[in-house]
Amino acid sequence: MKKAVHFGAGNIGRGFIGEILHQNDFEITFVDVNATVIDALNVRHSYEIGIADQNHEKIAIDNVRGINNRENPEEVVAAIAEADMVTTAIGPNILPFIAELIASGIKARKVAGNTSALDIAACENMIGGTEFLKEKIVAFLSSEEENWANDYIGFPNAAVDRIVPGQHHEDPLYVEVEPFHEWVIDESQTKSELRLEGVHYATDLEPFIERKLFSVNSGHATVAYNSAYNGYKTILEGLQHEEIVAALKAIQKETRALLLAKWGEYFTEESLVEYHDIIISRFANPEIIDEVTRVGRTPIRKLGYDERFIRPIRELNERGLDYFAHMDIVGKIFAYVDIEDPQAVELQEKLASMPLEAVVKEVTGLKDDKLIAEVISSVKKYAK
Ligand SMILES: NC(=O)c1ccc[n+]([C@@H]2O[C@H](COP(=O)([O-])OP(=O)(O)OC[C@H]3O[C@@H](n4cnc5c(N)ncnc54)[C@H](O)[C@@H]3O)[C@@H](O)[C@H]2O)c1
Ligand SMILES: O=P(O)(O)OC[C@@H](O)[C@@H](O)[C@H](O)[C@H](O)CO
Repeated sequence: MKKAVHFGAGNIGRGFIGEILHQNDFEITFVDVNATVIDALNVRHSYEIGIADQNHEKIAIDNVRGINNRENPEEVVAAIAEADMVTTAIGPNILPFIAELIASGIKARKVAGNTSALDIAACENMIGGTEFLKEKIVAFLSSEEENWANDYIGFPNAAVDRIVPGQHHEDPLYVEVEPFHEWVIDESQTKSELRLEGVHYATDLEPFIERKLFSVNSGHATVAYNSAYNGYKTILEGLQHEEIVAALKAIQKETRALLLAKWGEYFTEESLVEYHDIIISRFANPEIIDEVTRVGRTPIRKLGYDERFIRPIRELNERGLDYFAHMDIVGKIFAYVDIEDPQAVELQEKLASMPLEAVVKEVTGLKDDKLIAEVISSVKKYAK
């Protein structure tokens, strides 16, 4: 049986990556700091996924175990030393904190003379996620170890798409997921010859990850921040309001214009309209209760230079295309309040203690004076 090490036994980790790895005959070692989840994995060595549609199908996942990386880092190193695949779904902000452990795993492979090719794929909502992780890992390798890694370790970027809401069940391992799923891996960056059924291997990931991030995630965030602004608690509740659906469709229209301008050889207007209509029906799935706080989490990250609003705004602006709908939401992100979300708290503290222009420049990374002025005016428009 092939062996996979997956960092992050959370919603998407158990609810999607786990399903695909299991379907491909992997024994899965989940690495996480959540002791309840790790202990339950080690007692039962199995868990269930529930599909959130009218049929409520249950999928059993077995051959799983867990390692608590805070308590047993050496076990993680040993697992990576003999793994056939390493994946993460842990959150972009957490990647730097697991880099040293993965570097130690690579060193252990070298010491053991394990020259079988290994791919490490970060499955986060982030353009260039694995490249970012690689950069952090390489900082812990000597130049000789880095050369060795360049020969035997692949770092393919990846995109994953399945809505897995935050959830609490009596069984800490049970996870409910939407039926739709898509996992794309950049084949050009792989070293291993393993090809997983259920994964789409693209020779060029960029158009696909941009289509996903700027459609699913920009759209999702649009519904979340608009809903939060109006005091609604869930995505489904927000979508009952015409003006929020209109804001979502306006974002999708701008996104289509950008995707067609950049990636016209990959997508047609018709295929994008179909993709966007499916996304609206996914968000409106009555079987899924997705809290606005989950979709709106980490607003500073979401306002980043290469993230779901600022990057499309920059790229639409460069092409002389409309970005009004994107700019409008940016103002609402700055107005977002969630006292349970450290980044939302930090953003409000910055706004209260620093000049607005400085906050906008720091958070968005924008240098273009015209765009900075437009962000400032959107922030002022929605300041409460
Ligand atoms: N949930 C979704 O719908 C979805 C879909 C596609 C992509 N993603 C992406 O997947 C990633 C994870 O999202 P999620 O919704 O599964 O989040 P989650 O919070 O459910 O899972 C993250 C897991 O990482 C663990 N973790 C945090 N810090 C850690 C550390 N230092 N070491 C080990 N484990 C640690 C947490 O305990 C948690 O179990 C994010 O990048 C997200 O954008 C999520
Ligand atoms: O995970 P985030 O915080 O980047 O974005 C929140 C949601 O939009 C996201 O998790 C989606 O549910 C997911 O990307 C669907 O594939």
